[in-house]
Amino acid sequence: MPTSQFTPGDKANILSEALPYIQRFFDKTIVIKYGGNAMTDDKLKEGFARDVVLLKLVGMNPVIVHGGGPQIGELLKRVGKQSEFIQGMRVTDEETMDVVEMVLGGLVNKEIVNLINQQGGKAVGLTGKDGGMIRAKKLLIADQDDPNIKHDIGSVGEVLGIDPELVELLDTRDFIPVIAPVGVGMDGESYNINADLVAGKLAETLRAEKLILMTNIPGVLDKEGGLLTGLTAQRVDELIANGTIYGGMLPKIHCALDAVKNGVHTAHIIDGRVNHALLLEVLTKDGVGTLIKRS
Ligand SMILES: Nc1ncnc2c1ncn2[C@@H]1O[C@H](COP(=O)(O)OP(=O)(O)O)[C@@H](O)[C@H]1O
Ligand SMILES: CC(=O)N[C@@H](CCC(=O)OP(=O)(O)O)C(=O)O
Repeated sequence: MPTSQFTPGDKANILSEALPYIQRFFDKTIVIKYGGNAMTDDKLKEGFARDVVLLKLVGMNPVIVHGGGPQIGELLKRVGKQSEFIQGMRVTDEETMDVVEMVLGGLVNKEIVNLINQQGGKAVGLTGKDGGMIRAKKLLIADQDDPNIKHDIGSVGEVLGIDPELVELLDTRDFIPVIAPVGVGMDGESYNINADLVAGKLAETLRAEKLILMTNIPGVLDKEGGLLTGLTAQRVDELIANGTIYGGMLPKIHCALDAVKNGVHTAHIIDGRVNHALLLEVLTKDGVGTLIKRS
């Protein structure tokens, strides 16, 4: 809606509504996962960057973890390689890992850093290899029919641990960390890690107030396609068991649940296609997606 349709009183009320949220979340860490599918439109990307800068300037500590699945897929296609996924994870051979590091650590990471800096923020791009921040090991995927069978899908990692020192150091000088989900193994090898998993573990490690997962769907939907605005662990179990939650939503919901069980206050799955979704979620009473709470 164009702002001219609001009276000055409406505008003042909207701005004033943010005060209790600014007070509540002042000096709190908010881990935001910016999914590759939410990074499509230039206007939305600019809106996202403005929101991040605004949250920082009103005293919160936004930490960005980004994805880039579609962008990796595009470059792989250009070099004549097909993308293959098993249970939502990209099969990652050596050549694919090179492309993953190039796209996540290079193109996508620097694009987001640049967008935030263009809006007046001080963003710094990192991968999990910087400062040995994200330690990882090979993820073996349990077979869906026989969990005793494990599939090796190459350089796909799971998080062993995250060293928060670098992020904390950046925070002392008001930099905004922008982190690519690439981890480092015992022997210095690179691992491709699902960005939701990195965001969840980072939120736990930083004892974040909020974990916000931005995707390209309104939130978690029920069987009829209606938005589920609030979910608890028990309800999630039911929705997985009856097949309502599947595919790419599974790692998202699992890491959101793990995060809230391990000290993160709330987790949110929100629609990155809504302009200023982040501001609406953090600074207004009208959330824009699904809130996941412990109980
Ligand atoms: N119950 C559900 N509600 C919403 N989306 C669901 C649900 N179950 C499965 N999905 C799927 O999960 C997708 C989101 O995961 P994904 O595509 O991996 O997102 P991203 O690329 O942002 O990480 C949705 O587009 C949808 O196809
Ligand atoms: C192991 C694995 O699948 N890694 C992901 C990492 C990027 C990601 O998670 O990006 P989105 O959040 O945009 O999907 C991949 O290769 O696509």
